[in-house]
Amino acid sequence: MKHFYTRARNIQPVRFSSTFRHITDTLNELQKSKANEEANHVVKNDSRKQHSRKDLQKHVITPSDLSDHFRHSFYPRPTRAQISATQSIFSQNKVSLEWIVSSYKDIPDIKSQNEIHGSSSMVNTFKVSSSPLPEVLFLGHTNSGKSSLINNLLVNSVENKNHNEFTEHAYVSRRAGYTKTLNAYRIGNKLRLIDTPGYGEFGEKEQGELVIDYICNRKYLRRVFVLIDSRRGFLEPDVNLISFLIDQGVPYDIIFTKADTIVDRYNAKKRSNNSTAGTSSSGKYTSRENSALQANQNIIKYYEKIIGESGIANLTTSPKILLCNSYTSKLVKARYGYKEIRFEILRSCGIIE
Ligand SMILES: Nc1nc2c(ncn2[C@@H]2O[C@H](COP(=O)(O)OP(=O)(O)OP(=O)(O)O)[C@@H](O)[C@H]2O)c(=O)[nH]1
Ligand SMILES: [Mg+2]
Repeated sequence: MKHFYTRARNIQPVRFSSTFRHITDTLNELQKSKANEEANHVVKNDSRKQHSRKDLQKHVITPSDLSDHFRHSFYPRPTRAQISATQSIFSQNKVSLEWIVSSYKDIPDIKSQNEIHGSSSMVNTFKVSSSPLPEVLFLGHTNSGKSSLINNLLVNSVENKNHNEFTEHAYVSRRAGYTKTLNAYRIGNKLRLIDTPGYGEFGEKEQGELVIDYICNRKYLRRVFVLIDSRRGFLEPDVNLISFLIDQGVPYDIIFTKADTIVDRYNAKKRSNNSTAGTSSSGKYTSRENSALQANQNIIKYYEKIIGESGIANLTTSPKILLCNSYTSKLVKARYGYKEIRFEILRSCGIIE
């Protein structure tokens, strides 16, 4: 049994051990200096942006800004045309919950294939071969926000548009360990998004076996998205899971969920430290502007710290790092990050270039 599906309590943040770094020291150093150069470049651009007084007053850093900040130079930002093509694929195709299984062999095409092998029916063979679609899998610790993310990805479906309201396809709960099965959401004739049971605290052994079976055997699997709760950072089971994916040669990206909570946290801190707004003595910035700038810098530092300490940036597999928020708050007024995540999903399935 793989060690990320456990009931362990009090799991602590960890970093990738050197045994998991499939990389030489030289390459490591090269990547680091490149990353530093990029970080400096972004900070410079960022501060240039923030030197506009008007911007600074208004601008609360968003999860999309953060995705841009941590964007690796290998992965250019999607163009407007790519985003618009992505959005129309998600909005023009009907979404349905196609299957729910608690055992890998119960996935409909696997089941009927097994039945065919047991009989000589040619009719079933046709049925099975007509339904293959690329699939992407969402993995993460229990309560990391997998089901919420899927709901937000599906929000622009035809069905939602017609009803002009947010249809929640996946069940979400404050209780960790809520999703107990593999749930496949089909988007037209294009692809499937697969929700999974979480691992770590309150994860179950049987659910772990189900997910591992799927990862090791599913030929339609195109990419895994590993969700990390922004408040908790990388935990031991996350690191074990990523090492497992690397060993299996399964491509994966990282999504930090609940980014709204970090934006709120640092802005609240700054406000309470700096509650008297007015013009600064230099006359350049008001204390309110300074506090906005400080909060934004602290948010970036927070993510730099958890990414840096995890050692993930040193892995040769260079996963993309994306951020999102499935819920809005007073400061984070919209749901950010979904267009970019949808684009990465379609690109990994070969649906868009
Ligand atoms: N503030 C905030 N809360 C979130 C966000 N995403 C999820 N949550 C909350 O986190 C809790 C867990 O969300 P789920 O989507 O059920 O998480 P899950 O990973 O599917 O959990 P399991 O099925 O138990 O593994 C719920 O209370 C959600 O409301 C987010 O972006 N921001
Ligand atoms: Mg869930």
